[in-house]
Amino acid sequence: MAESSSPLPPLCERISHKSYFLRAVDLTILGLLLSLLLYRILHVNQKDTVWIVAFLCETCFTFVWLLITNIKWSPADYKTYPERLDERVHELPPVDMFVTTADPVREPPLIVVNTVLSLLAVNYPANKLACYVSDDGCSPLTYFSLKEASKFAKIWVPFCKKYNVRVRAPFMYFRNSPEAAEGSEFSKDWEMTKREYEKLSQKVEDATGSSHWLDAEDDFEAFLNTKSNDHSTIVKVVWENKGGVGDEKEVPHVVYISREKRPNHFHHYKAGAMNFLVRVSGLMTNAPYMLNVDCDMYVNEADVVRQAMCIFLQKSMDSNHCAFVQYPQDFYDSNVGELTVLQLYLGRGIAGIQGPQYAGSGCFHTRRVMYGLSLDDLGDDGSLSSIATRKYLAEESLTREFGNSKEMVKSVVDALQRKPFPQKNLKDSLETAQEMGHCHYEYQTSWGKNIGWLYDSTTEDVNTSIGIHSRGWTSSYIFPDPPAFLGCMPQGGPEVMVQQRRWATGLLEILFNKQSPLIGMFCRKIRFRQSLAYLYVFSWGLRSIPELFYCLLPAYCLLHNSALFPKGVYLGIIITLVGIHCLYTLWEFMNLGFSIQSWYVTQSFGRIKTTCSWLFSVLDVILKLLGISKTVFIVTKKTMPETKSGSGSKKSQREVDCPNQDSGKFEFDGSLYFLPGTFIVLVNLAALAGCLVGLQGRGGGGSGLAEACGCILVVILFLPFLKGMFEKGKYGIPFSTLSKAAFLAALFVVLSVGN
Ligand SMILES: O=c1ccn([C@@H]2O[C@H](COP(=O)(O)OP(=O)(O)O[C@H]3O[C@H](CO)[C@@H](O)[C@H](O)[C@H]3O)[C@@H](O)[C@H]2O)c(=O)[nH]1
Repeated sequence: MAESSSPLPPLCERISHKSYFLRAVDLTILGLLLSLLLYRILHVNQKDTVWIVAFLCETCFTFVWLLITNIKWSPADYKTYPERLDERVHELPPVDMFVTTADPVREPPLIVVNTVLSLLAVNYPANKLACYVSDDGCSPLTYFSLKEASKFAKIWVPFCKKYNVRVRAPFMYFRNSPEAAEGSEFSKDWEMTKREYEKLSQKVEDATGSSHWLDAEDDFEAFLNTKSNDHSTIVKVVWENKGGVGDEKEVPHVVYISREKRPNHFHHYKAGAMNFLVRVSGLMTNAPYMLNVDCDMYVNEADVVRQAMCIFLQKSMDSNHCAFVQYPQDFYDSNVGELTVLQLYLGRGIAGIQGPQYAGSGCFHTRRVMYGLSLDDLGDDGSLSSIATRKYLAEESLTREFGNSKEMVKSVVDALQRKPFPQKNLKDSLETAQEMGHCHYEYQTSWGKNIGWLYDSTTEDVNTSIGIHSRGWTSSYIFPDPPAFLGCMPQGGPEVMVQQRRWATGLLEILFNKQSPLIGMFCRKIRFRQSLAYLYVFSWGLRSIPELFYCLLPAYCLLHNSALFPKGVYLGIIITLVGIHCLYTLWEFMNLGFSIQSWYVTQSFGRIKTTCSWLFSVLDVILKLLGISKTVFIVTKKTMPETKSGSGSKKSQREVDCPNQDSGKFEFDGSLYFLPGTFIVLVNLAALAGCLVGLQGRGGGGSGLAEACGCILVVILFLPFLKGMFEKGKYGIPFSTLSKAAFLAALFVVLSVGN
């Protein structure tokens, strides 16, 4: 469905994915949930605590389903036509590309280097691009690797462009053998480029763990005697594109930055790093668009920048300005399709309301929007309205908001007025850039409050995103096949538990801060349905409470001998509900090429992460609100991709690029994350065993087959824990966790039977 008013063929089209059938399924599930609630209300017995707890849990589930139905009601995304760009646009706009890294051990520099190389090689004029790498780890190894990578880039980028290589991250590209006759020009170039990449990898590997090169070169002086949390600002121009002739002009600028850190100064994690990136790039290149990727998210589709520009440029021609363009986050070597499915159904759903949320990576932002502009500040032609000009361009207020640097203020004025940025020597800005990385630069300015990436939450992405939508902006979503960016995702185990807890904590923090949709729903420029969509995401952590209760209720009822579910024909409500929900979610998975196994792993992991990881986010936020603790950002461990397994010929490019291995193998350690899951399994097993041997309390309500089936279902969902009880090593649940869970389960059994 094309929505462009332009007479020429559009650069992009909005595609609506509305389906009346799926709406009917969503409404049927909602109807069944409401009937269950009604049944509970009509059959409530005041003494029946179980009935009331079940009612409260089901009310939460119904509310969540209402939010999901709202999100999925009108899904939409964009199809772009990058091949029309050259004919329609005289000069492509510049783009500044940002990569963040924070820890050379958890984020190996070779991964960072591959991401950077993939960005440098995108299909876009090199003189319009600049790549800025922020290193919160202040690692000489990362800097060394970047320097080496920029040398290799002079071979890699021309090679990619000459042969129109699709995947422009060498570690992925060289997983396959060349499809050309031996001895051909391509084959020779391929061999040579691969050899050079192997040399680069070897140099980075040799440098890891040894620091002899640190003293050998003056260039590393700035890193001497530094700690990742205690050092001055470092800004280095790794490579400057000065045009000229030959292959060198094909490589965009590369700049390394590491902002000042001091032990007692809170640095706001990734959001702080992003804001420094915005400032330095503002001084050096001041591109109107900024791409942000995490250090492991390499470009998997060479046209990615051109695709995003199709949207921005078409929308500004149509006076329908867009704040950011988000690509989905896809993952290589991932074993669960959860995020892909979430992004396709929920992501596209939100995209059809006011626009997708900013997901932290794979996103193009407009610089002016990040400088705090509201949609109302623009006239139809995209220039600032006269009121906005007065509001924004007074030098005194700009200094207050953006910090005390004349050069920065000038670059902000240029960006707000969309003035072309004069080509200049990058090194001329080094001194000012250093100053702007100072710990106190942001003191009493608006950085992190309403300018740049917003602070107040460890999920700075969603926090920033709601800030932008609240100012009336829309955003756009592209869901290309092949995926535009690919990164790595921790597999089931402690690493993913930490990540999920951080996400849920950050999201819950936003629910209680000034960006909360609960406050802004009716008074800001955010659309009502968009607020509800945000509410769904922010309440992840809170959902852990009803889910935990609901995993324990069947066991309690079986042991206590009381009824959890309706009896007789009304039991049909529950059976139909579970049946339709299973078939619906299974269809969603299989429709995307995922297997039944992947669907099961996702359902199981869904329950595990909610009850074992999100549960702790509630505690984190309570402690933070009470001022007892601070939330922390533990960087997720990144791993290099595995060597390629065979790829089926009939698969879509998405399936080939992100093979799902369906292993579903779960890793454990002695952390508290695994206590709730082990406890849940033990309790449900004990209830089933108790029922078999006739150990039941005096509930009198009569538990039966339905409650026993409930216990079996919970055990099936927590199967990784059951298996973990019999495994050894990293796949086994440690004895300490088992014994604590067994003690709690015994207590639960005694209380349930004796009650
Ligand atoms: O103090 C910090 C901490 C992190 N990072 C970088 O932030 C990015 C995201 O961190 P990561 O540990 O990879 O988090 P993930 O959970 O994998 O990432 C998702 O979730 C984050 C919010 O929790 C978002 O910031 C990310 O963009 C999003 O991809 C990485 O490039 C890090 O190097 C910093 O630059 N400084």
